[in-house]
Amino acid sequence: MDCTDNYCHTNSHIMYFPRCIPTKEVEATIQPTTVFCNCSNSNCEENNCACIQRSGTYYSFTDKNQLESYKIVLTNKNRPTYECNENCQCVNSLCGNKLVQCGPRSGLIVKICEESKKGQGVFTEKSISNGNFVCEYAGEVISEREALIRFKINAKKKKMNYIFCIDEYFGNKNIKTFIDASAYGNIGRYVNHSCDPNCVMMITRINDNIPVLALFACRNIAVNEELSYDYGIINKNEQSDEDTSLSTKCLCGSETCSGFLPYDTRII
Ligand SMILES: C[S@@+](CC[C@H](N)C(=O)[O-])C[C@H]1O[C@@H](n2cnc3c(N)ncnc32)[C@H](O)[C@@H]1O
Repeated sequence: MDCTDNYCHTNSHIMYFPRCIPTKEVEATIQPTTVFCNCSNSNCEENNCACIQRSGTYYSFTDKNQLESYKIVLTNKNRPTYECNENCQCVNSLCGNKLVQCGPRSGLIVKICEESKKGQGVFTEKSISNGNFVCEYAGEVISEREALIRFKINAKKKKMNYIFCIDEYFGNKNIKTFIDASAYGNIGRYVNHSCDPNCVMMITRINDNIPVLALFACRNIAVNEELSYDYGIINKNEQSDEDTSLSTKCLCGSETCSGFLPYDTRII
């Protein structure tokens, strides 16, 4: 399926990439998915589709061809979403199990957050329902070594942070994936943190083992609301003096605000 993404960046130093792009170092580690479905009628449902059967979620919808009507339903919180992929029989059609790969929803706008000094943020011109897909967090997929170097440089220069770490466990094995949207990315790079967010980041797998970060609404969102998600869990008690110097004051304005932006201690 082609991804429809008509958004662009206003800053010419940032390249618009609708999808994640791996560095050469990461590219060498990519493994294509080996699971695919044989749903020849392009009607993928839990009782017939191998992808949905191994997925921790499924999509409910009122109209299969109206992606904005899709809502994610969680069935197993320990598993990611497995969308149908390029090896599936249903490859060129909307089958009911393709959503994130089709691109962001319409009506999203990027603008300066007037009420606080968070820089730009993503707002919606259309209401969004709980469970609706918003957009992917696209960027460069970089190695842990590269993430460490970039994070330290950014912190030193007091630059905004666009490096996201995904921590996954497969049995005892821990795999970390780092996505940096500093220079390459889509509209997802502008979504700010909130301690009381209206969206949640979910892990999706499509054509290979690289996790795709997909933002979904976790409550109904009104027209003109700013979109947000929780960047992580902060544990202030464990912060050293050095860590505190890297902390950014959180300006989410929620009653439950923890005071500082969560940052990933794994990349400090
Ligand atoms: C992924 S970017 C989000 C988009 C960014 N605001 C922009 O203008 O491009 C993350 C950065 O935005 C700022 N930010 C995001 N949420 C914030 C919050 N709740 N309070 C203060 N700054 C925030 C921080 O500088 C953070 O490093």
